[in-house]
Amino acid sequence: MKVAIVGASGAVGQEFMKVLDEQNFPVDELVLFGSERSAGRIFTFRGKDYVVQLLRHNDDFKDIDIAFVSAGANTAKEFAPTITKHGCIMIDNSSQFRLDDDVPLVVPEVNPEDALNAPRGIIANPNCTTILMVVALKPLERLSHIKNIQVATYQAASGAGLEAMDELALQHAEIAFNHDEITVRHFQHQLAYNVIPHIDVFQPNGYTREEEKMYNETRKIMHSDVRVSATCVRVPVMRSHSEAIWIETERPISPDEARRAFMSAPGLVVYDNPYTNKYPMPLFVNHKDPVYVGRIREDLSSDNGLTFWIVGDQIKKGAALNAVQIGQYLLQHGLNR
Ligand SMILES: NC(=O)C1=CN([C@@H]2O[C@H](COP(=O)(O)OP(=O)(O)OC[C@H]3O[C@@H](n4cnc5c(N)ncnc54)[C@H](OP(=O)(O)O)[C@@H]3O)[C@@H](O)[C@H]2O)C=CC1
Ligand SMILES: N[C@@H](CC(=O)OP(=O)(O)O)C(=O)O
Repeated sequence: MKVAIVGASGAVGQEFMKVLDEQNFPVDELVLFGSERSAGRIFTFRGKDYVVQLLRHNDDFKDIDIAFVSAGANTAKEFAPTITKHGCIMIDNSSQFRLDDDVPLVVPEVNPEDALNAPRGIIANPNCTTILMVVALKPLERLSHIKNIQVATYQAASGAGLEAMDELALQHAEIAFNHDEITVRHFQHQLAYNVIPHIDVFQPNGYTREEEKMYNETRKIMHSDVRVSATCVRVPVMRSHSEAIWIETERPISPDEARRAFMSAPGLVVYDNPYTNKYPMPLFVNHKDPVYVGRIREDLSSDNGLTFWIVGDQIKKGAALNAVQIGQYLLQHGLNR
């Protein structure tokens, strides 16, 4: 299998190399792409060095079977025709195509079969925060239809990419050394020792685009009319997103019933014992594959309400791992070039 990673130098691109290896994905040949900023850089995969190629409009994708693309929405839009024109399947991590009717939006634990209907050769990987949430919602939806979701997110700096991670580290150093000015480039405000209730751009309805993604993408992935009200918050955590989730279902689901459903669901680990201070936290979840769930209890504010807390590594399950799992599903079902 000939595989490409577009955006190889980035946070998600680097994770792709780790995950492809961990998952024993059948990579016979690997081609890395980037902009002029990283073209020429060398990365090692399975003990072999690969030089990043400049992404251009040419026939470089002619013999490539799958391209894992994590280079932002504008690059995805511009290069999708070049990547797919000879039959290469493009699994894209950006928001560019997610809501297009002829592009499936796939989380393998939830709607894997949608991946088999990709008329444009493009499969979209959902928003990271949404991926983590729907993995936990799916087993509950099987028990009773989820009507409403309220969610507050606690999103790590790495959700904004590698340079944003550097910025958080730099801010801590600047504060430690009593700098007069704190560097703020990627976030709207200083993130160190702060939380910022603002991710992506504000919309006329007062929600941000990140919050609207959680509304629209959850409905598309789950084939559901569920209503979602999200508040997405950036927190000074380096990696892994956390979410406090409240759901209202058609019939009541008890915490014990929910716990049993979570325990038998793919991609989920129940980590929940308030008597021993056991609940998921980013530092514990970093670099792990599953979504972790804890603090499972009744929602006292609604009749059929349940509330719980999830944490997942958003660079891994929220991006690279989810995309590689889509690739694995395609391989199992006869990759259609
Ligand atoms: N970080 C995360 O947690 C998540 C990110 N995503 C999505 O994944 C994508 C990448 O994010 P992330 O890795 O965090 O970002 P980074 O900023 O860390 O990396 C961006 C990558 O995109 C590449 N790139 C940018 N412009 C071009 C271009 N014109 N041609 C080729 N490559 C280009 C960069 O290459 P170069 O260095 O050469 O410019 C770099 O490798 C985004 O769409 C993001 O929304 C999705 C889910 C989670
Ligand atoms: N959700 C990411 C941003 C991102 O990459 O989102 P999307 O892939 O939906 O554009 C964050 O924490 O900042």
